[in-house]
Amino acid sequence: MAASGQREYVAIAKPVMLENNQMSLAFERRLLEGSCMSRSRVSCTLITGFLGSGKTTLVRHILRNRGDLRIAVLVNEYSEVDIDGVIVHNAHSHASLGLPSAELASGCACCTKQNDMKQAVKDLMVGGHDFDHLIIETSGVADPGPLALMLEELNVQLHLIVTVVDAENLLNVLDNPIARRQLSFAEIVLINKCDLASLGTISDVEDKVEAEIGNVRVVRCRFAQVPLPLVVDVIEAVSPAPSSMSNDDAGVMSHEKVITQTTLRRAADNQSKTDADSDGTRKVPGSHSDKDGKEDAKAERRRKLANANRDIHIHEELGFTSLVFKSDEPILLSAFQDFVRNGVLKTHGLLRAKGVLWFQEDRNNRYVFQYSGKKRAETVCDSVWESPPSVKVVFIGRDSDALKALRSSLSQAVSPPSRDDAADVGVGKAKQFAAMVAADQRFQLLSSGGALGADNIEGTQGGSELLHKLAPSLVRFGMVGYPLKSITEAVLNTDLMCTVNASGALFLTAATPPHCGHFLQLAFGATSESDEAAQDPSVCWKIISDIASRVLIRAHRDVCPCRCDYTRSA
Ligand SMILES: Nc1nc2c(ncn2[C@@H]2O[C@H](COP(=O)(O)OP(=O)(O)OP(=O)(O)O)[C@@H](O)[C@H]2O)c(=O)[nH]1
Repeated sequence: MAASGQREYVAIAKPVMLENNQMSLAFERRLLEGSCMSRSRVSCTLITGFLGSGKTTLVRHILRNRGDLRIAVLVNEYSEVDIDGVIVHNAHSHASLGLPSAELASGCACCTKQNDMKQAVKDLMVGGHDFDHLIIETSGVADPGPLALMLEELNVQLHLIVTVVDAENLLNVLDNPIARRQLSFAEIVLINKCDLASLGTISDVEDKVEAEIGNVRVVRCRFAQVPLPLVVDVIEAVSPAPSSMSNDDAGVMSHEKVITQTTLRRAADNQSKTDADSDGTRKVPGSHSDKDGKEDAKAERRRKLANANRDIHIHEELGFTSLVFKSDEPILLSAFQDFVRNGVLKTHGLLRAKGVLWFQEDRNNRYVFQYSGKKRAETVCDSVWESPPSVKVVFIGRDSDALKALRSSLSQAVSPPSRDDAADVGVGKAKQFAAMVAADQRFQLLSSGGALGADNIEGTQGGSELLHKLAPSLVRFGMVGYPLKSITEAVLNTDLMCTVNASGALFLTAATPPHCGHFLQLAFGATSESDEAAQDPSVCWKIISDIASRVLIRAHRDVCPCRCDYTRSA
């Protein structure tokens, strides 16, 4: 505790040893002081939020930065196949750590899967638990109310309900009763995806949140990167002093906003007020001596909310439906690019899609496909296959016919009807495109099977383990970073991919994960007439090159010019 009597908290984000030590030291200290939650009671954070808002991203962030904390995870997936479970576990293999985790797919934990969720929590508690904290991620269409009641019934200490919202898309989804309900339960709101929204939109979202639920803690972030103590029942820090805390380091884009004097629309808001003391001291809920009173008030508020509008959650009435596409054969990347541009991005009523992909052009690596929010689609190479490769994609939306049409057009990507000379045409186009990339100094050509015959790019920054034999119709490339200005390749390539894909004219996939530079790839080999036109190498290059200019302007905008630049301009 600081000399002033104010408590200090560590922003835990970068996975460095120092932070891990701080976490475990602080946790040990709490255990010694006896101020920790009783070991007989499981402490839990419930993460809710609408489809695609960033819940799994938050879980991954917590697992990546948990230090020595032992965190158990329960993931509930609405659709039949649990993509999140696959992604989360791969991110931080629980099994190898001996930590409990479970996936509950094919239904919502607030209704059809409630008994399964109850059983899963009970199983975790059998014989005393050997983890420090439990994270439950609800499905994107779950009502958190019944879950909160169920946890209370099981004597789980529900530390916090975190609602994650998509800054870019919240105002569009709030007409959905489930999205509203998820927001109403929030005890902290993470306004995520702030990198995709303008400051004006973020501010509108904050106003909307305030108007909807009044007094609540709101934190802006991107990729759900918030200091762990905000969302997990840990730890008063031993050091450092607040001045040394860097929100940037933690990925928080601005300081949390504590709304102190707003119209309190619900009787239960007394609890929330205690979260923000009048002296402005930040507190981590549930970690201090005033905990019991706060916990009671929280529980009371949750009960009231859960019992109001109990019948709101009937998925069929709300019109949600999900479909799964599965294949044990790899799909053609060039056909998948076409499928995203002409299928996914143009399907009205598709709310969410996600899956794991196996491409014919790159058989060794597993790709993760995501579609969410305001028509944002991305496919990123995640890891090498550690299990038998396959394709699994989940579509969630309101129009089952549209979803069926999508599924059938994806099935054609496994063996698309193609011209006899499609392979040669693809290789020829790849060569032309690769030559244009190679001639531009802003870019680096990593590999092109067709153009260079260099199908092994070991030694590149992409990391050899992710880059194996390439199909000759595939071109891998990326923008050159500016290390002296701290502009990394990953930042440039991510922005380039995001902007190109949002334009709908092309669909780029990332051949390496963000920490390996997020290098991009484009496959050639047209399968339809529309695709044929879109795959003209000169057209593709013009789109990418124009957007690259905008990406560079954006990246350099916030960089202070160095002295050489001043000299030159003087
Ligand atoms: N640009 C950007 N993308 C983000 C951010 N946070 C998450 N995403 C992306 O948004 C997509 C959906 O994120 P998830 O974490 O899977 O969302 P979710 O809420 O778990 O989705 P469901 O469980 O299916 O409802 C993924 O492609 C993420 O990489 C962010 O802050 N900025």
